[in-house]
Amino acid sequence: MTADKVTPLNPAREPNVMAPAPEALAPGRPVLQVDGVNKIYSNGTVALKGADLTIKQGEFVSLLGPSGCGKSTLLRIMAGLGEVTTGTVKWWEQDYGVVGSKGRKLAFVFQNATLMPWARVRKNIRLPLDLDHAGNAPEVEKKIDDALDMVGLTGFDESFPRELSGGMQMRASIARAMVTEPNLLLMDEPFGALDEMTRNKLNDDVLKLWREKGWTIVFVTHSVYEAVYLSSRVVVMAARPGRIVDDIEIKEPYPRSPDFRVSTEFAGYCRQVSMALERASAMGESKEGSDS
Ligand SMILES: Nc1ncnc2c1ncn2[C@@H]1O[C@H](COP(=O)(O)OP(=O)(O)OP(=O)(O)O)[C@@H](O)[C@H]1O
Repeated sequence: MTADKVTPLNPAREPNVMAPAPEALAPGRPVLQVDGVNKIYSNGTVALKGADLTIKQGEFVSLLGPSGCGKSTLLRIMAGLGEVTTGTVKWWEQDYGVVGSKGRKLAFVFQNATLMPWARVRKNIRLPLDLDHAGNAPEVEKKIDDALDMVGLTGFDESFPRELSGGMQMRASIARAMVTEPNLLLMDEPFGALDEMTRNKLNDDVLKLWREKGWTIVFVTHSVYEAVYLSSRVVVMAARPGRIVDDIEIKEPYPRSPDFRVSTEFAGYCRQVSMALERASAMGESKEGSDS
């Protein structure tokens, strides 16, 4: 896949329209509280064992770990797309029913762009609004125009997905999440299938939007470099059974620029996270990690 040539995601053109946060939505307050969560699939696979994790307003948290350690399972549970076997999850310190109310909206971005191939970009982006019976009033159309603008796809709204590069398709997928004006964004390895240049560019664009919009992001990745570059925290998981084994704070200030990728600090964090990942991978292979 080639690096896409469209203009960057552009949060600067859109003022931060979030209402002043009531106390429960203030920076540092818990957005997600996962407490003692076990997930056993019907075939007996222990996908999560004793997962405890609190994610606070404004954090950018990556979930990193070997294949099969339960990253996607945990993310889906956070999205309310999967049931826990035992344990509890709270959203904004309340039950799932609070999701969707003002200041407490969540959106999920999948690994593949998951666009409808037969529908033009604009139709794809408006899907969540159509599902919400939003109609096509001027303010609805403006939301779509704004989302297209922010992901740098203005002028591509009448294209079909097959006419876009992989990076542009992911941008469309992010725009589809943005029209819902989310506060919490759950991203399941969204850039894993893209070439490195496109991935780096989208990393920078998502970081800009995250800061501008005041989002909280949970981001699944297999890449140590991507996790360190983006995150304020990297949560490392091990497999068999899936569990959280490390939680590393990346204490580098934002905004982060491509200079950070070639800094000594970046190399140091990558080494630290790589070692944690190696330990986690070894746990999944040893009897210690066995569930029996
Ligand atoms: N619907 C399901 N039914 C049975 N087992 C499942 C199901 N979904 C996932 N699993 C199993 O649960 C474990 C965790 O899977 P999950 O997809 O959450 O891991 P992951 O860390 O996201 O993996 P990857 O990095 O490969 O995407 C794996 O052993 C997987 O095979």
